[in-house]
Amino acid sequence: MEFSTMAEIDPAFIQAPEYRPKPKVIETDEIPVIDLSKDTKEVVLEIGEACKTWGFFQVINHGVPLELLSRIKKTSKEFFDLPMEEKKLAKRDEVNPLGYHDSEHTKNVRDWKEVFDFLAKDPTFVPASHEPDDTQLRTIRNQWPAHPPEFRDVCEEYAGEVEKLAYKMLELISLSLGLSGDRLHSCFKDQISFLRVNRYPACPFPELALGVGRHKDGGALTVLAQDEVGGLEVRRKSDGAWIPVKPVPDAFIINLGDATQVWSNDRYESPEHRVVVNSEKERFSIPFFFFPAHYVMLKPLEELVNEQNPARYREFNWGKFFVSRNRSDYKKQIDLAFIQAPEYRSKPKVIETDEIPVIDLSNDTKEVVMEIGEACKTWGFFQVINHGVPLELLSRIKKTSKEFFDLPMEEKKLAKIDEVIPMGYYDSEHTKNVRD
Ligand SMILES: O=C(O)CCC(=O)C(=O)O
Ligand SMILES: [Fe+2]
Repeated sequence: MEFSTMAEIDPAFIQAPEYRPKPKVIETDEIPVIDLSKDTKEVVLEIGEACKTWGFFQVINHGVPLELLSRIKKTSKEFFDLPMEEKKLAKRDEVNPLGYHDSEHTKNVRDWKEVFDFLAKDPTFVPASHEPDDTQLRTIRNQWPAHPPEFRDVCEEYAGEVEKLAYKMLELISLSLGLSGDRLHSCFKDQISFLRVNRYPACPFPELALGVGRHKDGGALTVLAQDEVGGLEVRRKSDGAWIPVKPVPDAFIINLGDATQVWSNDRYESPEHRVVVNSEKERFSIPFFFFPAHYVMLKPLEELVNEQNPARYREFNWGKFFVSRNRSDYKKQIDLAFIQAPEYRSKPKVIETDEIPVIDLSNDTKEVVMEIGEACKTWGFFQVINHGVPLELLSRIKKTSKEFFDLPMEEKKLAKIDEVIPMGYYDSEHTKNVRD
């Protein structure tokens, strides 16, 4: 369904009450705005302070041509304004993860947005799977829409300019940690960075849905352009309040990601953020996710750990981490999602009992009714025998089901549930948000 024709909210968009945005807006300009044309020493100090306190700041005099910024905003709007059939020609799927997409989920709740994703480097190499022992790589490539005709050129030019700014920020952040400016450069030689053009349509239910649910970005840092509408909010560490990142004309927003948190051994954190939507105006934003090469092993930098401040993370492979995150994005879950919170895990010890009643339906109806009444009051659960369902049919369905589940996955997937037909095979059902 298109956002614009949605008269009632699809429950998939509804955030749990504690995550819904509050109508009251906290007016603040606390998030620092840093002028990159100032003396480097001063800029580095300001960046260090902003990284420690917020992990979020804005930069002005950043060197990205402003006319390019307006060209990408214009062509993006033209793309999203195309009819859905046209946009779907560049739709992402299980084979190609790049392109147009309108049903992204964050933590299992659908985001009120449509996006167009493209790689900074075409082609890009990523691990073929999240499996730790699988060393195979997969080549991913951009897919471009035919319309608007200049869309591809503008996007590619933009990627090149913003990449320069991303390197500049990496350098300044490294300096702010007392490292050499180029300390992390080699990690990006085969970067798997990508860009996303976001359109958040005006939403009739801004108190129920979010443009993007609360999350952290995964890579080194994100360089984000936003328009004048506003909606991005960052969670303040001191009290958990959601603080809006006010639009500053022509500025870029910089936020740190998980990789920087690990490198800095938690000196800097990857801040939680989200996007609220607006009942009157649509909003555009364009993040550049600056991601290391797939083979980079992430761990706290040696210069930043010592006996008093030991490493807080074990070394792990960035590429596998990236694929697991993306998998969760596409399939809505990662493996961790199978893990029940401790209070809901079944206890290994089994309580042996035969208290749940077994009721014989061939008995006298009066007696059966009494037994059922009792069982319903006490348990709401009971078993029935002599129920009239042919027993040989029961064994036939058990047998054929086992045969079905034993088939190769490719075969079962032919009958897989999809957005059109909700009946069929399915292997990632969730109960109370936890994968079964
Ligand atoms: O649109 C925005 O302002 C931010 C989007 C975002 O946080 C993301 O795509 O990761
Ligand atoms: Fe983000």
